[in-house]
Amino acid sequence: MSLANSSNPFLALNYEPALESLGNDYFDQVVAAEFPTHILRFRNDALIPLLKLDPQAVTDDHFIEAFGKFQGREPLLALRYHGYQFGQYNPYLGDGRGFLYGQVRGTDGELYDFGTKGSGTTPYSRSADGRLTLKGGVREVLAAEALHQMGVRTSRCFSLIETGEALWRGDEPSPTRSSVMIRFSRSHIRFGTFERLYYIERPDLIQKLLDHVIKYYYPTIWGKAEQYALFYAELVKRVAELTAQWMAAGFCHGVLNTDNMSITGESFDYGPYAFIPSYDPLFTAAYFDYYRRYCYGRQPSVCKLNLELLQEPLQAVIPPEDMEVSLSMFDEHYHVEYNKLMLQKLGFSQLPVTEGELVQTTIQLLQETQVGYHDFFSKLTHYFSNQWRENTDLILHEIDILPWDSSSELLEKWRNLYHKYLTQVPQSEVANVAKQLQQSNPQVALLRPVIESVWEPITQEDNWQPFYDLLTSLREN
Ligand SMILES: Nc1ncnc2c1ncn2[C@@H]1O[C@H](COP(=O)(O)OP(=O)(O)OP(=O)(O)O)[C@@H](O)[C@H]1O
Ligand SMILES: [Mg+2]
Repeated sequence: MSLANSSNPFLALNYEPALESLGNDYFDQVVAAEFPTHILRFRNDALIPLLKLDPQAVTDDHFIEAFGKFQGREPLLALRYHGYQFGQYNPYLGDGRGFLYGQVRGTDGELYDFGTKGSGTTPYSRSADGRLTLKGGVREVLAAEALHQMGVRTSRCFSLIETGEALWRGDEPSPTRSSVMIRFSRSHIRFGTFERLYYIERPDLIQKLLDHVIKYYYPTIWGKAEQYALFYAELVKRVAELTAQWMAAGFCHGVLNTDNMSITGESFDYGPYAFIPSYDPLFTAAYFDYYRRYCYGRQPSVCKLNLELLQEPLQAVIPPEDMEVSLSMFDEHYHVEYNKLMLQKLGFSQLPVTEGELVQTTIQLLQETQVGYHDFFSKLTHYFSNQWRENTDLILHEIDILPWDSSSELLEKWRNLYHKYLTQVPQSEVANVAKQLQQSNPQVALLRPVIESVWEPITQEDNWQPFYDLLTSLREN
């Protein structure tokens, strides 16, 4: 280890060999690629205090040494997993362009993974190059920050380093620039990690991994008599809530294969994702998703199906009847969370989540008018006024800003309902409605044209300022 390394705060972190200690059945030790250049394009200073470090004391070179050159750190572990991809079982997966760099405990007491994306080939790369395009990295940084800001339980990007290679991709003008990203997440163990163990007929390894997962990621359940059934029930709840968070955020993940589902219920892997321009259940993010399998409106049912598929490997440990009962709760968990979040987006955090009528009418209005999904809520936030309590007609009367017929019956119905709920709020608490609207509705939405508008200056003139400005405005929401 060089002198520079020993003073690098990232190398001095107290790494816990949590996954490594499970033994060699779950991963392969790999070597990182050596890149021709390293230019730090993004560092997530907001996460550094979680490591008990001072962002000021961490230099760009520290990032590059640790997360671009991977100096002084081993073992680097490519995790083994399989997965159902677009309904087909694929036993040829695994970390093909990433590895687990290390695991650290945050100041919040949680165990976090540093995982890579684009760090070189592994035994699971098949014929692919093990690389990540710079645009892919930029898109993942933006998605994670935007979703985090919107209250979605998500992984984050810790750093993005441009690596100076020319890549060829079918879905980007090529040659295109390369990068390596570090993801900071609550585990990279996927549903597919368990599916592989079932496929290779190793119930003993399923048991061992499940114990590990419960111990580290479901600590309040760990050691209880019913811990396995409780784990699955809690996973169902977390995934249902996560799906509701995506739906309320107007987010379409795009590739909900079981290798992209985390066993901790956290959202990750932002490839072809998109935020919906307007409310359209059939909106599909991935151009290769020909049958709209993972379209916006199917996300809850697909996630539920993925949980059902997971029962197959978990049956080695958990009674199937218990899992069935837990899975049958999915819809309720989903609707409770979805209604709660949508009522918050409408400004009404105090209403019971059983108040579904306003939410349903809002969805109907959004769907029929095809007004911008994010635009609607940001305008509601912007124009919200105390006077709306006095006069129904004033509610969003700046209607000419919205492309719908202001005299429509549906709009009248929606206005009346909104008015009804608003008048139920005591005068002294109306300010809280305005505050809730602001908290739940970003003024800047990460729509595709917005991403393209920051990518364009990067690719045309290597101008990164619009990207940094966008990150700032996403965080200010
Ligand atoms: N350029 C590549 N080189 C090697 N393997 C790849 C490449 N792109 C994708 N893969 C592999 O294909 C599979 C599916 O890819 P997918 O895009 O879902 O995952 P990923 O984006 O690489 O990683 P993660 O799920 O951690 O975000 C994974 O096994 C992945 O490692
Ligand atoms: Mg993936």
